[in-house]
Amino acid sequence: MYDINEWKHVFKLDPDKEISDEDLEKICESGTDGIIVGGSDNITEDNVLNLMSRIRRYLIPCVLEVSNAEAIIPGFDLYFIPTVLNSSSTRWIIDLHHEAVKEFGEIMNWEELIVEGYCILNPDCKAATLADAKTDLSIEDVVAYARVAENMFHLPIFYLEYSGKLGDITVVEQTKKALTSTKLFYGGGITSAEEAKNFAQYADAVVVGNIIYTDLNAALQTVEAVK
Ligand SMILES: CC(C)=CCC/C(C)=C/CC/C(C)=C/CC/C(C)=C/CC/C(C)=C/CC/C(C)=C/CC/C(C)=C/COP(=O)(O)OP(=O)(O)O
Ligand SMILES: O=P(O)(O)OC[C@@H](O)CO
Ligand SMILES: [Mg+2]
Repeated sequence: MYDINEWKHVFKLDPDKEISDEDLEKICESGTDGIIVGGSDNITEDNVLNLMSRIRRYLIPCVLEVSNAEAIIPGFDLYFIPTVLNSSSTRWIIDLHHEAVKEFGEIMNWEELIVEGYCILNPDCKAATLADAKTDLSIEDVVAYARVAENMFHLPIFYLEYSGKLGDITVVEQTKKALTSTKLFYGGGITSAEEAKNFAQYADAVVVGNIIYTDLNAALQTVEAVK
């Protein structure tokens, strides 16, 4: 399924982390809607290529979430491009994008690109520090970012990112109410089927990452819980 508008569940695999062939097969054949390859630390052409070619043994849609312009390689079905709407620095909102398009603009297939309006809400996660995110936000602030994403920037995805920590379900609920066409992705701290189901009540798609590496069975159970 390449229509991300239909996605309900996604696994995010980190090129900087080890996963056995056996575990990777379980993830790719779990019934999830897609695999996002992405992370914030030590993302290189080599480890992205290695993980992509291993995922490519399966039929599952495979997306590169670009966090580093040096590690963009051809061969993915889609490229998710984060723009951190609540960053204090234009670098993570537009500057890196401008630089990358200046370099790759001539050879880009724009149809493969999907821009994600990120709102990073866990102050302790690496992405928050890296992108200098303003995380001390009220629900009204978050909802306003969602409205900007949909009604002003027409972004296909608004991503509530709590990486490493379970988020505030009320924030997710209120954000969903403010969106009509932009899809709401929720990611952060999901470690069980119950948590996945809870967040999937409001998020269009839930993203499950770290638990893959610490409790694979719990990760696998999140798929059925939301589908
Ligand atoms: C040759 C070829 C195939 C060309 C294709 C053309 C193409 C796709 C060009 C790209 C053009 C483009 C506009 C690129 C953007 C470049 C770029 C570097 C943008 C900045 C991205 C950004 C804002 C990054 C900030 C950090 C962030 C939001 C990362 C997202 C991923 C994330 C949050 C991962 C979680 O990390 P993790 O390591 O799991 O963290 P924990 O430790 O907390 O678990
Ligand atoms: O790794 P976790 O905490 O599951 O978060 C998933 C994803 O949103 C990270 O970018
Ligand atoms: Mg992670």
